[in-house]
Amino acid sequence: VTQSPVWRALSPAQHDQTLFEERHLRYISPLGKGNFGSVELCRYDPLGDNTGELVAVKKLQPNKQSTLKDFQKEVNTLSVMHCDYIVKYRGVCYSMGRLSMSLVMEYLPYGSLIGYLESNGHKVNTRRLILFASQICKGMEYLQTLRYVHRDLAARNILVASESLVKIADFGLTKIIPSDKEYYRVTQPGESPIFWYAPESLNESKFSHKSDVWSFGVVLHELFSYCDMSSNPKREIGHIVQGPSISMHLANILKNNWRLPAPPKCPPKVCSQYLVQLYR
Ligand SMILES: C=CCCn1cc(-c2nc(Nc3ccc(C4CCNCC4)cc3)nc3[nH]ccc23)cn1
Repeated sequence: VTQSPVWRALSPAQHDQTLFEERHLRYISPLGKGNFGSVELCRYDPLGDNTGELVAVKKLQPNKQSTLKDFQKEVNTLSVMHCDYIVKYRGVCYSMGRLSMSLVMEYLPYGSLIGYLESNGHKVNTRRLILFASQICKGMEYLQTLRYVHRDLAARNILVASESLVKIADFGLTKIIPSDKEYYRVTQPGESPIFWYAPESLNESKFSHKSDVWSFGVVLHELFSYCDMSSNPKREIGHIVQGPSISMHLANILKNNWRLPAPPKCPPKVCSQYLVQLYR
């Protein structure tokens, strides 16, 4: 019966597993803020008996029409990703008569890598940090096969699925590199996470797989300093330079070969700039 034309005509929503009806999406609690929106924990409970599954729902920040197009791009980007090291797309929920939409994703119970390392750092050894780093690499390798540059790879955008699995999330700044180029040039930089930016991104707004590798180097620094606030890239660099043209100062000190200091107890092979420069 469920394959009959009548059934499919009568229940298109049920048939389409990626369409979540707003009336069944029960808000539970806030999870965090990403690019272009906030993320909430919800239970999708069509039976109304609390047996529905938990999902993470990213809502577009209201009255920022310019980002509705960007948000739609983020939804489209995530919807084509099928990788164990990238947060899973579940679907979309339209509201206000399709005037607004939310992105529905799998809920990862341990939260962001920053929070996880801050509260569980004592039980995460070097071996586990290297496992997490290798999983982020595999996720980025997958992105590269699709010609995507993430442009915002940072520990804040890595989520912890279990004690031995992390996933890349928040594709709000992700761009696809044109087939005839090796980089993507941003016109309107917007709020830039400059402390994770490669020199060419700072100086020429150029983004490529190589600039994602640079950001991965900063993520390694975050991982091996257990995301300790006192050694946060913003703090490490921020206290060297101040003032409005901080990105120009940052570009200068990088040009003079200043680099983030190796975190204490970081294995030499991980912290060698050679490692990151090698892959650039
Ligand atoms: C990518 C980063 C920027 C945007 N962002 C995404 C999320 C997010 N979070 C979770 N889970 C989760 C998040 C926080 C906590 C905490 C733990 C400590 N106590 C308070 C609650 C626990 C679980 N699952 C997700 N799936 C897809 C997205 C997503 C959050 N922020």
